[in-house]
Amino acid sequence: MSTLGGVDSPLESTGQSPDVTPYDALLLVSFGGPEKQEDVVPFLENVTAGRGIPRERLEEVGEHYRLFGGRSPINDLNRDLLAAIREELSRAGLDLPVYWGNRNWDPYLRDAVEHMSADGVRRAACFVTSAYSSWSSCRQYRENLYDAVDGVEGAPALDKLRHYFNHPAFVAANTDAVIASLEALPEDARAGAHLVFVTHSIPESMNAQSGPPQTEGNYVAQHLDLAAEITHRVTEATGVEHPHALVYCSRSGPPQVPWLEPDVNEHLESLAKSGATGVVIAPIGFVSDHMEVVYDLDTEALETARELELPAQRAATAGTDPRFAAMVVELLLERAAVERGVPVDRPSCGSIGAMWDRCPVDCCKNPRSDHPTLCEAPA
Ligand SMILES: CC1=C(CCC(=O)O)c2cc3nc(cc4[nH]c(cc5[nH]c(cc1n2)c(C)c5CCC(=O)O)c(CCC(=O)O)c4C)C(CCC(=O)O)=C3C
Ligand SMILES: [Fe+2]
Repeated sequence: MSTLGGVDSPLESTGQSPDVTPYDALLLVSFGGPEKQEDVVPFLENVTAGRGIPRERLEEVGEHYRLFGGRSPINDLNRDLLAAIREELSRAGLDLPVYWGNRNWDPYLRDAVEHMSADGVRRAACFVTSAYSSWSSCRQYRENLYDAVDGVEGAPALDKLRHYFNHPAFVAANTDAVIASLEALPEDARAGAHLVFVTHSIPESMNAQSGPPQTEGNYVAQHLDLAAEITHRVTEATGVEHPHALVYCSRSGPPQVPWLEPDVNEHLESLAKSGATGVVIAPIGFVSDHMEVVYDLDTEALETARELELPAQRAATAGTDPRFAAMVVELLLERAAVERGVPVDRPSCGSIGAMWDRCPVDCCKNPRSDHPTLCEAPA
């Protein structure tokens, strides 16, 4: 058995036979981002069409992109992820085409589906670069998949792979990133350091409606479960109990609409007052270092910490860990086995358990939108 960073590759440790039937392709589904200054405004228009985002907020976010030359890191990171997934597939002896499509920028999902259809792809598994439940992070992607195939002759059937916030590979990658950041803190800041887990804020109502209609607040519950699991593992590895909290970044929307709080910067201020010696900022809500991470955390939150004279390290996101790409292939093989009716291990960590393969009817429904979706369980 080979090892990656000292941990068994999840692909090899499952002992699954590498059979991808009934799938003949994998589709990487992501958000998309601008690549040059001229892209910024049309990109923001794509993201916010009909969303009631105040003009000032859009101008502010546009400035974040401008600071980085109009180029979000997200597309390049997805290109890296595609290469890593292709490498994992070939390591597993699998010859499966991998396509890529975004919600908001080129390459668009619609183009990906048209290519797949032209190439004769019949059924594809979809890996979304978002690990949690909520309208923004799950259902909206399923709406995008519906639109992408709508009216495309011979479009493939699409299955969205399950949520992976609690998948052992995602948990291990995030845990090791937190441990590495603790080690990178000055020694006298380390023992009293707090773990600050960060995710994208969403409206409180969107959180309340995340998950099936009869449950409440899956988005927050999933993050809390992962944060607790990582914290527990960090204690096991270091022998030190670090206090932890889940906080938020990138709040948008009109000020009168409540979004999840506290904001990461406010939280850092209260930690500094309460005598924390240092912080690790762990962006568990994000799969890779896209704009929210490089601007809202690396630029803004680290600046706040500097002003507060609070030693801080930002933990790496899971996406570049080799175990992440291996997880994608493992989820594909797992789902393929499920679809063939073959018993298969569905590994998970923490207290929630492995998530469903098809979202329950009306899962993460947004009152703003009655858009049809794909990848829902039959009523
Ligand atoms: C939960 C969540 C994720 C994580 C899950 C996932 O990854 O999907 C996420 C990811 C991302 N969000 C991104 C960018 C933006 N999100 C915006 C706006 C919004 N995000 C929301 C939520 C989320 N967003 C919400 C509720 C809004 C309000 C408008 C609406 O109700 O839809 C806006 C408009 C300006 C603003 O309002 O801030 C921008 C530019 C990028 C690309 C970054 C890059 O370019 O590197 C990525 C990966
Ligand atoms: Fe967003």
